Amino acid sequence: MPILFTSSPRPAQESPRFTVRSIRVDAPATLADHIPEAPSALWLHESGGLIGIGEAARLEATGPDRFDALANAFRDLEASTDVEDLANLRGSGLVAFASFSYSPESSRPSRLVIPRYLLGSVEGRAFVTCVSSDSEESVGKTLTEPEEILALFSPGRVPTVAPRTMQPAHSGEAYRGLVKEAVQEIDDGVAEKVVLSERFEIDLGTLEASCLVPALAAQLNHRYPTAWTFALDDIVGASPEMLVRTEGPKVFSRVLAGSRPVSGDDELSAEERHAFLNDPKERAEHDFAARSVREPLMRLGVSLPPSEGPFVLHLPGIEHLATDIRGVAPDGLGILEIAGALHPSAAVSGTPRTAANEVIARLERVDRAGYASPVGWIGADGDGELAIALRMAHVQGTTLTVQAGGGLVSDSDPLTEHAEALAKTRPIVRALASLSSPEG
Ligand SMILES: C=C(O[C@@H]1C=C(C(=O)O)C=C[C@H]1O)C(=O)O
Repeated sequence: MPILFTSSPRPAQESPRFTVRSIRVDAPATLADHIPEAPSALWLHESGGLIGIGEAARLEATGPDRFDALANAFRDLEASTDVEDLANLRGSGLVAFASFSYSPESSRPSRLVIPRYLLGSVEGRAFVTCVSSDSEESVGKTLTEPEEILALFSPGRVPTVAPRTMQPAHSGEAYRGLVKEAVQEIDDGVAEKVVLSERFEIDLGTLEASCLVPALAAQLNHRYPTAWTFALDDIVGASPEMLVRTEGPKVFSRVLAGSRPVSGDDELSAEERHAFLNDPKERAEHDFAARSVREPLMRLGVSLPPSEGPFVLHLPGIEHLATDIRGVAPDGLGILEIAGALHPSAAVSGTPRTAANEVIARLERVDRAGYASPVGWIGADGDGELAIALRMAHVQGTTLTVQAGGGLVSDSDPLTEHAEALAKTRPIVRALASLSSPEG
């Protein structure tokens, strides 16, 4: 029986006691081949990750304190949980899938979802976890035998979709007009960088969009193995950007800002990469983003080596300027506290953050909901991964709404920015297209 917290970190009712048990199983060659028809959550990276089925508990919070509220609620839940972790692998024991909302004003709750069953695979080793509670009458007995649990992770049917078109929220001209307005705000000194985005609706006719999530996620993981593919409730996508990853005291963040779309399977040539790396506009855009991660980390007491310059990260269809930040966290600093301090980084909001968010709210007009927000998983032992939900779609009824954008600085060109936003819809568009033609 899911328990619900809204804003307040304390449950209204007496919370149930949970028992979590993790045990090793034979590792699947590719975890994405074991996504069942209706998973409750997915996190895929290269050949591994985590797949959740069902829901043992759900914690929700809205408002400016949503990160702290969920951190406290998860700690409370941990205190009423007995853990038998025989697997002792990253992601075993008590874990929750997480998705936050971009804005503190969003009506979409930020959430932690603890699945009833989980299959995890990490570096060629795998485990299953089951979560049972002492208030199980309404949901039935929890399976505890590893073979029985593993059998739940049988791949579902891959649906076929008739080819679909995308309807942008604005005409090309109107979107380029918004880019011009944002650049004008920058020239007027309101902000130095603003990350504007566009929404694109894909109407699936009579097909429920949620039915496509397992197949879309499998395709995304196949095409973008180095990205972090996620699905939870109303979002699905494959993010190339890691807001924060923790492992013991080690903290990692991959900051992306600065983009060069490439067509088909092309890559930038060595000269083009060099020019990209040394382009003053791209570097300015990138440096705002890298600083917006480094500085709060340092304020939190994370020790960081001196910063290194960015590198070019190649992904199918687009290349980015990327900075990997690695540090060591002080004792007791949790991943949600870090994420709360970093979100939204200047890679997805702008600089200064508050002014940029005001421009975004004024020009985009629609709640970003889960777009550009932390998504991933957290463990009770403090380990976790929270990517930024990019290259994604919201899943609602029979509609997939893809959202994508890019950072604007003083000399950004509306035509180029429009093309960049379109290029960033490609992961979802291609994954969907592959479901209408099996050869993809
Ligand atoms: C805003 C998006 O991407 C972000 C913006 C980038 C840019 O401005 O160059 C690059 C990567 C992401 O940090 C998006 O994918 O929608």
